[in-house]
Amino acid sequence: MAIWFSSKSPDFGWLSNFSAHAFSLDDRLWPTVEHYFQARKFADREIQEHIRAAKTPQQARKMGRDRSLPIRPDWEEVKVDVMTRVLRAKFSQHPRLKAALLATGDAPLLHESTRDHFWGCNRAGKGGNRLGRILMDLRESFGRPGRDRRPPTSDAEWLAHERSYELLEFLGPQVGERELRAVAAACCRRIWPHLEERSRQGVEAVEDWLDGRVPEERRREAARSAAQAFADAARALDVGKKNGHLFHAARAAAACCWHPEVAIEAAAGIEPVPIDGPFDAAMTALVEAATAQAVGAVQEVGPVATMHDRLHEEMDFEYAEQAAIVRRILANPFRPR
Ligand SMILES: Nc1c(N[C@@H]2O[C@H](COP(=O)(O)O)[C@@H](O)[C@H]2O)[nH]c(=O)[nH]c1=O
Repeated sequence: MAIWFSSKSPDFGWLSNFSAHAFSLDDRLWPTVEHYFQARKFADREIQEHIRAAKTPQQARKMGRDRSLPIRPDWEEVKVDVMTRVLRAKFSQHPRLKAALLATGDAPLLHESTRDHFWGCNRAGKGGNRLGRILMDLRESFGRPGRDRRPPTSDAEWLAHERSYELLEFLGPQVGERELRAVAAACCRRIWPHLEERSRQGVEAVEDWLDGRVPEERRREAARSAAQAFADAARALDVGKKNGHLFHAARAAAACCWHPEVAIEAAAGIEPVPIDGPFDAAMTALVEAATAQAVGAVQEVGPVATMHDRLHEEMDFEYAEQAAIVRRILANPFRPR
C-alpha cells in the first residue's frame, strides 16, 4: 500500500524534510533537511548561516523562497543532487530513521502536496514526486548489504562489534524490557552533565524500577516529567547558541523513561516518529545519547572544517562505548547457556 507523507502526516512526518532530525553536513550542524536545502540556494555564507539559524523549518523555507536575495544561477540544475545528498545525511546519521525507512519495504513513498508538483504529487496522481523517488532510491541503497550494515556473525565478532544499536538490532525482539531499560539508563549515565534535573530524575526512576522499587504511577510521572524537559529543550534549540547537545540529551532521557501513555514527540511539538514499545525506546535512547555526546564534544571545535569529521569520530567512539555496555548487560547470543 502506498505511503503518503508530508509534514502533517501523523505517522510518516519523519519522512518529511521538516522533521526535527538534526545532522551534520558541509562542516556544520543543521536542525532539519529543510534548513539545509533552503540555505544551499545561496552561495553567500552569511545568508546560509541566517537560514541555518531559523527557528522552524517553515521559517527556513520562507527565507529560502524570498526572491529579494540572489539565488545561485545553477540552482535548477543542482537542486536534485542537493536534496539527494542531504537526505542521505539525515537517514545515515539517524539509524532509527534508516531502519524505519527500510521497514517501509517496497511501498511507494508519495510526498503529498496539492501545490508542489515537482517534489510532491496530489491524490489525483498529478506531480513528479521527486522527493518520494529520492527516498525510495535511498531505501534501496540502504537495503543492499554493505559497509553500513554488518551484524555480528560469530562470538569473536560479537565481542569486537563497535556499534551498540546494531547489537540490539541483531538480537531484536528477544531482548527483554528490563535489559533494554538497563542499557538505555547506563547510556544516559554517560551523558549526565548534559542532562537537567527532570531528565536525571527520570533516569533514576528507571534505575529504581530495575531494582524493583517503583510503583507504576511514579514511572508514568517520571516519563511525563522527562518528556516535558525534552519539550523545553526542543523549544530552546538554537544552533546559534550551540545547545544542540542538550536537545539530544533530553531526548535520550525521555526515551529511556518511555511510558506507553506518554507521547514524547508530541510533547515537544515536533514531527512525530512515535516510539513503538520498549525496544524502539531503547534504540532511540542509544542514538540520541551518542548524538548528544558527540555534538557536545565538537561544539567548540574550530575551524568548522574539522568539526564535521570530528562529529563522526565522536559518534563512532560513543557507539563503541555503548556496545561495551550492551555486552555487559545482555547475554552473548553466540555462547548459549
Ligand atoms: N511546504 C511543505 C513542504 N515542502 C518542502 O519544500 C521544499 C521545496 O522548496 P522549494 O524548492 O523552495 O519549493 C522541499 O523540501 C519540500 O519537501 N514539505 C512538507 O513536508 N510540508 C510542507 O508544508
